[in-house]
Amino acid sequence: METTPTGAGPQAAAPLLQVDGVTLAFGGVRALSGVGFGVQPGSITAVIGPNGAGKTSLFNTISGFYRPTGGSIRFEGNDITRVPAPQRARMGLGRSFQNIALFRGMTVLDNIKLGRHAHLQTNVFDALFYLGRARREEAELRRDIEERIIDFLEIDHIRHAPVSALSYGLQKRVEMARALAMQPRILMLDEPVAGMNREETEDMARFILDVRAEWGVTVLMVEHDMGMVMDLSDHVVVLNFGQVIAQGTPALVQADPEVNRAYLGSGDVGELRRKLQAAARGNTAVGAA
Ligand SMILES: Nc1ncnc2c1ncn2[C@@H]1O[C@H](COP(=O)(O)OP(=O)(O)OP(=O)(O)O)[C@@H](O)[C@H]1O
Repeated sequence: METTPTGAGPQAAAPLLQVDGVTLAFGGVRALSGVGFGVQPGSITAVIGPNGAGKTSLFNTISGFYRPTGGSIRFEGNDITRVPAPQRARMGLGRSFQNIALFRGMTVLDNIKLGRHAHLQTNVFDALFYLGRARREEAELRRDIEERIIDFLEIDHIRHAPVSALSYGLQKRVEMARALAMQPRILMLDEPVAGMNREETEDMARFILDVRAEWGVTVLMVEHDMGMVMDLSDHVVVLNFGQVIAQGTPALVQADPEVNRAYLGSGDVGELRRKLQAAARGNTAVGAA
């Protein structure tokens, strides 16, 4: 498929993140083929697509866990295609994972502290216990940031609880807290509301909007919950079989026949149709079931 840099019209600001012609293969499986899109600063951009479309592969490529076989990724104008993942995190690419990747035996606070590791010139244990080369002032600044995050995400009451004792929704929130502790310029959320009940979904949607409004963080998310995607996103990128088949505003994407066809082929039609129809009627309550 032809790929052109998008989202960067004459009036638009330079994209914070620009993905161009990215291709990724696992042996004979082409997970991504010429994927291209831009993420505008201050936007909420969603990547959607049926199961196996390549969304996680794309996220892993952007955050540096996978090296693409072709194409380029630019962040704040710099080519980061060959920059290792930890360095990308330090540059401001923060992310959460589809399957929660917290240290379950550790407390909420200690998990959040691990987020700071991306910025301290010290090893992970130093980061936890403020030892070694970690400078005191920097540690204090980090503590302030952590306190703000804990307050912001309303997790003060569980700060000393082991992660394993928390509900799934709270664990997802702690994961977001840890990603925020890295002070990202762009926060990449992999299925932030997967497995959540409606109330947890609505809470998370509110936090995502507030992160953008209060912290000025740009958000790029992969999400299956169409109600949430259509409610929150400025720009939606639709993947199918590793290719971008449509992108634009939620309204534009919802009306695209190829998008509907892609989902029709995915088997999970009923629920998606219902959500798209509800969204089209203006009944776009977040996480509408
Ligand atoms: N590590 C891997 N090794 C081999 N093939 C892989 C690997 N990861 C993904 N794939 C394949 O690449 C394609 C895209 O998978 P990916 O997990 O990126 O899709 P997805 O859109 O995230 O799916 P889901 O919505 O189910 O999470 C699929 O065909 C998948 O089988």
